[in-house]
Amino acid sequence: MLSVRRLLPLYVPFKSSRHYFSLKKNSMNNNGGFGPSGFVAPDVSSHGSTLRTFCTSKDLSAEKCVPCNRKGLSPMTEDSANALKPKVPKWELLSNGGVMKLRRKWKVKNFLLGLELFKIVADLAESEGHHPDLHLVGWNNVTIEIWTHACGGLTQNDFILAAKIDKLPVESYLK
Ligand SMILES: C[C@H](O)[C@H](O)[C@H]1CNC2=NC(N)=NC(=O)C2=N1
Repeated sequence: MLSVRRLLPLYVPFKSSRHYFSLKKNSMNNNGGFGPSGFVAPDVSSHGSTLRTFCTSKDLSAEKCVPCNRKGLSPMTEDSANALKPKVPKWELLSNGGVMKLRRKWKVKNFLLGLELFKIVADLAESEGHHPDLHLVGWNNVTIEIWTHACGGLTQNDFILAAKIDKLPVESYLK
């Protein structure tokens, strides 16, 4: 008589079964999300059965931006953007001509330190392959806006870049 144990599949650790749904590492889905550390989960929101991904890691700055040259990439919904917004509390969500963006402002001590701030943000952006819009107005007012140009709206890349910018050592540049 075959024992029950022989019939049972080998124990599959919860983690690996959970990652059974995971997207190929670092791939972005078409709705501006991706699952480098999350997984594809049924969307229980009002959007019906479309699948969406979400970033399960607490600290977005530990994530990595992914190339956003995927065909058919569309911006995330306002609901998704509002759900991610608490992860980047120093940034504001705005819609400019229907294009959702993240925006944060700093007042720097002088013009050259404004350019210094731009330089370290630029180095970060280059390393992530995802770039912000940089503004330096009235010599000491820095504004950074982040959005995904490839789809005309927000993707998780934008939230990751914002979280990483918040970790940069710029205190000494500020008024
Ligand atoms: C392939 C690579 O993802 C693209 O060239 C990147 C470069 N940096 C970018 N930055 C931003 N903000 N949006 C983009 O669509 C974008 N595209």
